Amino acid sequence: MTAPSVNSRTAAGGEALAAFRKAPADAVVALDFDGTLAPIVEDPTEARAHPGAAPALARLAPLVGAVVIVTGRPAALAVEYGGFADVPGLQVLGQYGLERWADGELTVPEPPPGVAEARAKLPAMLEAAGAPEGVHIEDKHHALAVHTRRCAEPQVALDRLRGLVEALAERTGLHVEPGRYVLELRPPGIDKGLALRDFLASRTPSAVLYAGDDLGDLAAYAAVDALRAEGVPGLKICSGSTEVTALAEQADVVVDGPAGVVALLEELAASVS
Ligand SMILES: O=P(O)(O)OC[C@H]1O[C@H](O[C@H]2O[C@H](CO)[C@@H](O)[C@H](O)[C@H]2O)[C@H](O)[C@@H](O)[C@@H]1O
Repeated sequence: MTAPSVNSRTAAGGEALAAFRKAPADAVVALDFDGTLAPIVEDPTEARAHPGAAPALARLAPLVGAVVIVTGRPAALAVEYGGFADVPGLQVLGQYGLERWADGELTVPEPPPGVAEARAKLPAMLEAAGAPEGVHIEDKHHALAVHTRRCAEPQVALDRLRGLVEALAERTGLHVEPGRYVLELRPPGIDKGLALRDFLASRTPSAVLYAGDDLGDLAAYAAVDALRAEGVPGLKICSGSTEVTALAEQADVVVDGPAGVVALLEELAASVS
């Protein structure tokens, strides 16, 4: 067995790592996709997992109770862009938990009517507001994401469009999910914390490890905190970036982007092989 080298900077995180190593077969490893397993790129359709991600997940999956990806992406897209179809037993909770992919089967509910209304109104609203060059809409069927990464000043553009997107969300009964140079209009009543809790409902995990990089992952961090309060060891891992610092402030372990996450997954697998 390789000596464990993942270290937590908090006592609670250290307890979770010890619980993971003691009973890996009952542990749950949950991960975000963009920014955590896949490096951030300008065009969302060109995002692909780090080349070491699928091999690391495939090595870890047979050793633990479950590996699950919790993402704002449509679940099938995360599987495709990740190259994850052959990771044994992998499950993907897509669109913040609305969709589930497991054993090659996809479960997708109908989007609420507000999404169609927002789809019809958003382009004209952006044009009328004089949205800066580079703003683009990603249509995820159940949600619409307004991206500003390609703008000359992405944060300025995002701040300028926030009020417009919030007003449209109010009119259409949708929720605004902010992220890395993106504002998403998505159905209310879901988030990554609820998705994670729902996934765990039928399990008694020895430990829950969650890795994320963006604001949408804070709900999953809160779920890990709640699990800890209930006596379930939990580890919060941050895929660090200069764009979002809120997760690093709360995390037990901070690594350097997707390459750091892949190295951590390899180390976890080695520590229980
Ligand atoms: O929950 P996640 O897996 O992290 O997905 C969140 C959103 O990620 C994507 O946008 C982000 O990644 C893009 C590609 O690297 C980047 O261009 C963009 O600036 C980032 O915000 C995705 O496009 C969204 O649909 C996801 O909801």
